[in-house]
Amino acid sequence: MTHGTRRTAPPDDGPANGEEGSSPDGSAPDGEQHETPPALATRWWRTHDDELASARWTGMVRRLPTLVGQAVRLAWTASPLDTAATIALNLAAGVFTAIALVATAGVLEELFASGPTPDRVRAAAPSLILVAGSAALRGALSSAAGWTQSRLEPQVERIAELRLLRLTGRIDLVAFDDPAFHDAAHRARLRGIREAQYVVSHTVNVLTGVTGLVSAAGVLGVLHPVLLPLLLLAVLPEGWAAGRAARMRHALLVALSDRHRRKWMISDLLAERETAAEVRSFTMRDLLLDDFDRVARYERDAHLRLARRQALVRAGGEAATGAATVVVYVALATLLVTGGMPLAVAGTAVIAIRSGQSALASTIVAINSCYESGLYFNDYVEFCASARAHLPAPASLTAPAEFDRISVEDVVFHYPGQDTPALDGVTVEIRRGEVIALVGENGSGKTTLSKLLAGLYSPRSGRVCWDGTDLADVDPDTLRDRIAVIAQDHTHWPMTARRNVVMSNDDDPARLERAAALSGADAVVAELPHGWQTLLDRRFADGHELSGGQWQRVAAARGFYRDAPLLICDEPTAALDARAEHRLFESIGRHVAADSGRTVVLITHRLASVRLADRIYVLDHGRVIEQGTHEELMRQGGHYASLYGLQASAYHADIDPAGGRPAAPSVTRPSAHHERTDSSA
Ligand SMILES: Nc1ncnc2c1ncn2[C@@H]1O[C@H](COP(=O)(O)OP(=O)(O)OP(=O)(O)O)[C@@H](O)[C@H]1O
Repeated sequence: MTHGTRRTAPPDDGPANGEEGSSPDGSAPDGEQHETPPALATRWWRTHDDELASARWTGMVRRLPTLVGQAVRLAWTASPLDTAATIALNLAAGVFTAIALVATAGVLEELFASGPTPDRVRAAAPSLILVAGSAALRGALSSAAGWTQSRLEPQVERIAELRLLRLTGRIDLVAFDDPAFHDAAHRARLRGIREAQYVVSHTVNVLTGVTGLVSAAGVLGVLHPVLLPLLLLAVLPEGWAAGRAARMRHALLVALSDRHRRKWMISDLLAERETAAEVRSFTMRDLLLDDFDRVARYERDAHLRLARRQALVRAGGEAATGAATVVVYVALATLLVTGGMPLAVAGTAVIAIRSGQSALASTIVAINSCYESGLYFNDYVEFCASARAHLPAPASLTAPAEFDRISVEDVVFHYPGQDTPALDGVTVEIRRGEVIALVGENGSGKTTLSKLLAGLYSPRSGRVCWDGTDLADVDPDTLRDRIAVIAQDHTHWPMTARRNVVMSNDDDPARLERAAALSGADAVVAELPHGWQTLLDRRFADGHELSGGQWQRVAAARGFYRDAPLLICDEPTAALDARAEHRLFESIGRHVAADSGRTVVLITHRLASVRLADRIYVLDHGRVIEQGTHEELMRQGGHYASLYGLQASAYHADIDPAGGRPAAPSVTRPSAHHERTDSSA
């Protein structure tokens, strides 16, 4: 399938039964029947598919030491004790495997010696006890190693998640505006973290397999030098079959990944709450089910074909192993007949070769899995490194507790990857206790400026100062403690109503009551089944959903609750009804600014509401083009006056939309007369 392009096959291009195409390896069928929505083209979750599909064993083995190093370091951070125990126990189990094999040689040697049977058994008894003891110990050590390994996994997962979240929670906000960084974060968080524990487990499995293999090889080398090449001969076919089957399965998973994702998407569409209403309104169920089943049948057939091909490969491997075994036995028999090897040694060799074969097969599977997990785990490692580079520079100063004057001085700000500045030489002054309004058309830079004022972005040039203290030198967390924000794109936190306002453990009932009264959230909470304790998320039992306007009141309460000298309100009333809007602006203007002496920066398109502001800054294309009080700006008859006139004219038919002068209403429908005039023109 070509990603990111829309393809629709001709009607008779697909298989006769209407199922997806049926290329033998599950690769893209020629008869693709579906359009590929752009969303499907984002394959962050299988970024390394091509790399994996083309990987060779030599490349995998070369990469192994780095992977093992990373895995062991991570495991060590998670739990040095469990890491050391897992490694030591696996190594010890390998040693006892070797001891058991050597002791087996002793047993066989005594049993095949001349003399009466009871004497031979008696002579073999010490070695027999050693074999039994070693086998028991090896079993106990392997079980203990399995236990410490499974203890390690959740600890590794926790450490990996915490490490990533600690970093992502601190990095500069601007990093999230960089699509590449955002993509990398997504991959690291959704796949990389999960693979961290698997990398550790697969590494341990590689270690276990290699230990078993080395034990078998070591014993054989000690018994007779010719046995090593015989071991190689015996294990290679089985190793090849195991490796080939693993790669075939992997190639199929890679080839099916987009279909698998489509299945997920369809199943989400059918099962998620957000889409449930429209699935029903537009009677989409059968269409989606058909789509789902078509992909599911294609997957099923591909898996059935894989099972057949894997069985063939395994059968081929078994046959080759059988042939190799015959060669091994013939070689052993020749050595026995020619007196080159005692019978006991040959018997032990057979056991050691079998043990080496199974160790190699599991090593190969473990290396394959380790390599795949390692690629995704590497995304995590690289993301953590790049996240560290996005951490704010250590600041020497704590933000001042109060300010008399905030000055934005000739600030320029670019979003990552953007040539055009979002703010271009902006200068603004805010004095304590003032209400400052930022107005302007969509995209003029108001929200960006408010985020600089909130300490969320840093300017490329220019300064934002609190009484002469450049915010660039201030610890951002201490600064953000002094600022409350009622955000345009506020979050619907899946928490209780109380938590949605308080946002911390600093729960002050009186302050909560006041914030709720100012914002109108009191009326919302009064209707909730459990009041402030109501969980605001329908996805949970007993959860409750709010309307857009109700959420906005809660978000406003969140801003009022915070005991901060600066309150930034970005479109705080966009979803409110007329009465709630009026009340909120009153709250902002009178109660907050006048009563408590807080300073307010207000962004709104409701220009009637900024008349109360002490100063209005008008932005256009990232520049301040006008400033002054409402009256001054109206007298200037510029951009502000034009916007104000336009809005006012919607309510008053006698105001000119162009300049605030009396004129005809601005909201008009083309009359039949106009249409005729236009068409005749
Ligand atoms: N995350 C971002 N990445 C890149 N560009 C952005 C980003 N956010 C905003 N911009 C761009 O920066 C400019 C200013 O956007 P901003 O959101 O500050 O405008 P605004 O005046 O608040 O608009 P609105 O009234 O629609 O809320 C716009 O051109 C916008 O496209």
